[in-house]
Amino acid sequence: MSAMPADDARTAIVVRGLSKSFGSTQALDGVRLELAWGEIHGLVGGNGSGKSTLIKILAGVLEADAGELTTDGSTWDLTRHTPAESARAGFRFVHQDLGVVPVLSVGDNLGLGGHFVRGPLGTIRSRRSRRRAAEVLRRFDLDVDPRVTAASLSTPQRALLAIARALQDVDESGRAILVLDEPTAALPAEEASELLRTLRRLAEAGHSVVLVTHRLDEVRRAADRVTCIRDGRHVGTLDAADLSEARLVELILGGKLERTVTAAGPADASAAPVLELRHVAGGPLRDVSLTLRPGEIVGIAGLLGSGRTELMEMIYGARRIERGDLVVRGTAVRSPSTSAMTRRGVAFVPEDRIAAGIFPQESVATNMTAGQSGRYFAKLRLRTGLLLRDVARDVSTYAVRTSSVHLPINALSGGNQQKVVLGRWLRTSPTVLLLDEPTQGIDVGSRETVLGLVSEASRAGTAVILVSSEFEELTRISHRVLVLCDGRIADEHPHGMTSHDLLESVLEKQRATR
Ligand SMILES: Nc1ncnc2c1ncn2[C@@H]1O[C@H](COP(=O)(O)OP(=O)(O)OP(=O)(O)O)[C@@H](O)[C@H]1O
Repeated sequence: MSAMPADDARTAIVVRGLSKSFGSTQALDGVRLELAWGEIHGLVGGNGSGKSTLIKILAGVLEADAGELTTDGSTWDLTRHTPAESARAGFRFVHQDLGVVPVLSVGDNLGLGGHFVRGPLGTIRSRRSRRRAAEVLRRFDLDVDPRVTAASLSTPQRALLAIARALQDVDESGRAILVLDEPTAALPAEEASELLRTLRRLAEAGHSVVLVTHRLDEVRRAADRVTCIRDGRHVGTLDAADLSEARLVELILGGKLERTVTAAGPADASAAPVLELRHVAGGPLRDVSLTLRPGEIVGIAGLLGSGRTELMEMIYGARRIERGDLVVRGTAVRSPSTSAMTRRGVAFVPEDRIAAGIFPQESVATNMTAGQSGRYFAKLRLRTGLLLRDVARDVSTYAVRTSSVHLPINALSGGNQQKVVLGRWLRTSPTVLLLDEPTQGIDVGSRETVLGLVSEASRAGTAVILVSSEFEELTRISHRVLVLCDGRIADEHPHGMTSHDLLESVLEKQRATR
């Protein structure tokens, strides 16, 4: 099952027979990948299907067990590929975290790609480096001064900076294979579209762009062709134009997906609130009031910079509240700290779960049960049997794909690591659960599992605040959605509105504050 580029001259690279195993896990099994110049090529697959492994091999940072790469006139042995060879073959990479250092200037961020202009003794020539940086920025239509710090850029601008850095040494008339690993994962629809337009311009300029993503609407909209891998095997390369969402889901999961999770029945409006914010301000938040009742899921929609994450951090005691009151179960909490809020039953699953929540060398079992040792200690002894039984159950409940619960968590794919951290918090049955982008990096099948678990937690009485860039999910499982704009709650929508209408509402509020 394969859609081919129109002619051989368009073929950028062909990868054949790519295999890689880690112990007993066959991460890639005879994978084929063919990319054309001038196209955006989507690379999709479930969590743990082998996408990152494939990319690491192409980047020369991981050796394959078997496989070769053919470019125009050259063949490369992927069992001995190096980063230098990868660059010579034309590959350039933009990783999910973009690798932009916020405290450095835009020019210095470009220089981090090894492109400072140096004098004879290796010293950096600042003025010439800056001139060179300005040229690169112009080439990539990034209208910013190289002296400003990267922190002052918007997220799409930062993404463009990362792209400019990756491509800066490619001649203006030259071509590269630009691989982007989930570049839009944390971007709301509007900002994601802006980035996709940039990718289209790069493809039109002749580059080959590989887009790894779990956002299926996006890949169908933005890509020309899509390659899907499942369980380390190539299951098809198709023209995106011919691909319905249902077909794509079927390729990824090997079966159909039912989107059955919805908001748990109406929350009890007469129940006493578990959490109240009264005119809370601080950082980007100017004045936020909200009331959360047991079992209620309140969605928060907003563009980047609206203060979504800061709001969650304030409620969790991780960020100072400058004015206003935070009230838990009717009692105002003075100067809330994270430990005080945890004691009151507030749990926070941050957006950057892997950096914030993982003990990388420790096992899946340890990571799943971290912070809950009380439950597994009796008479100073660890009840290993009970712990392993619980973990085995939870690995299945949270659809974590791992060959063993004793494996170090960093041997799991990114999405599966996320599920372990989410599972850890969900299993504590908190009073208030703060979720920041809980389905980011999680595949289409596991998303339903995660949403189902959140909905189930709310049925059991947990009150949830859900920040998500996925408006479809927000509208589907929230009892009501608040639009956060410019540090204020600008609108409130009851359950039942469409994701399209929610986006319109957010954009309208955004326009009104300009
Ligand atoms: N260093 C490692 N040691 C052991 N197993 C590994 C290692 N790296 C990856 N794996 C395994 O290889 C398989 C493929 O993982 P990979 O990270 O390539 O998946 P992915 O498609 O990128 O997933 P995700 O969408 O979750 O990022 C998984 O089963 C994973 O657990």
